[in-house]
Amino acid sequence: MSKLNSVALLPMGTVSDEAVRYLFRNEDVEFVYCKMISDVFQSTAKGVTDWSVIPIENTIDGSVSLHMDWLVHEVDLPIRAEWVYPSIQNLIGSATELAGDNGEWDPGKITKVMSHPVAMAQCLQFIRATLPHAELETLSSTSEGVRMVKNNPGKGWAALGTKIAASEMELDVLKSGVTDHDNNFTRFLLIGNMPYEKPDAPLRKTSILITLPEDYPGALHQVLSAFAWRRINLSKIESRPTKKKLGNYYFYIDIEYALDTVLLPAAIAEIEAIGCQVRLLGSYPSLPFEGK
Ligand SMILES: O=C(O)C(=O)Cc1ccccc1
Repeated sequence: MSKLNSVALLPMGTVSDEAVRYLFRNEDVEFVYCKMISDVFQSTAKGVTDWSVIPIENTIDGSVSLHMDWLVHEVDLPIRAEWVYPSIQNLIGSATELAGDNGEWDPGKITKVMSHPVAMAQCLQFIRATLPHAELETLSSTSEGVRMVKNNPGKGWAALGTKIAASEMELDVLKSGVTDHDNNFTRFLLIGNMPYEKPDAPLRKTSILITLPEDYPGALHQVLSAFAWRRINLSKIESRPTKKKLGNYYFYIDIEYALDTVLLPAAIAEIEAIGCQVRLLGSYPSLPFEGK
């Protein structure tokens, strides 16, 4: 019997867990749950798992900088696939503990709300309007917040997390769908040395990092023009610190073409010819969300 492929991800009941179950809905894969995102990256970097799943960007909060930086600076694992998954957060706690005089949960009884920083950012308007007095604490994942609530009864704590986490920890969904915007998706990356092929994916993307040789007028313009005149569409460009010197940046670029598309190698060669360093992060299928 052949060995199952394995994938490292944040704990059971997280948004990542929901997203991974969705990606592998027709495949048999072993899930290896890790407490912190650094453990997720290291699991695959050390060869314990074949792939890691990384939430990388969110409709509301933008790129998850910590995860981008790990991808670029701490590991050298190619991107194998990307997909988007809706993140729906719920306010979770003990309805009995938080009940007011009318028997309903009473917002005034909530002293602290815990969650992952991305989930917190997604629900900030709800928190400001409904729980302005509550202390906020960010944790390594949404399900860690739910676990903290479960393990600390009587303190008036609540968490923002998934319905799966609420039911696993036998807590109540006090209010469902508390995310501020309906159209709230998170983009996930599958990374690792093990190939992951989806030949019928409707779109392939390529991600690269570009470091400019020095800061001179028009440097970035030159880079972008190599794509522009070839009519190569970019879906993202973001600058991040190189961590070597204050004010030095690299550019992270997502391109809506596979690396073997005729014009792309020529564009990259042109960028290298003007003295830029180009690092390939991966060329991979971009998988659409087809509904649950
Ligand atoms: O903590 C989780 O549930 C995660 O998977 C990280 C995360 C949190 C919020 C939105 C997307 C991903």
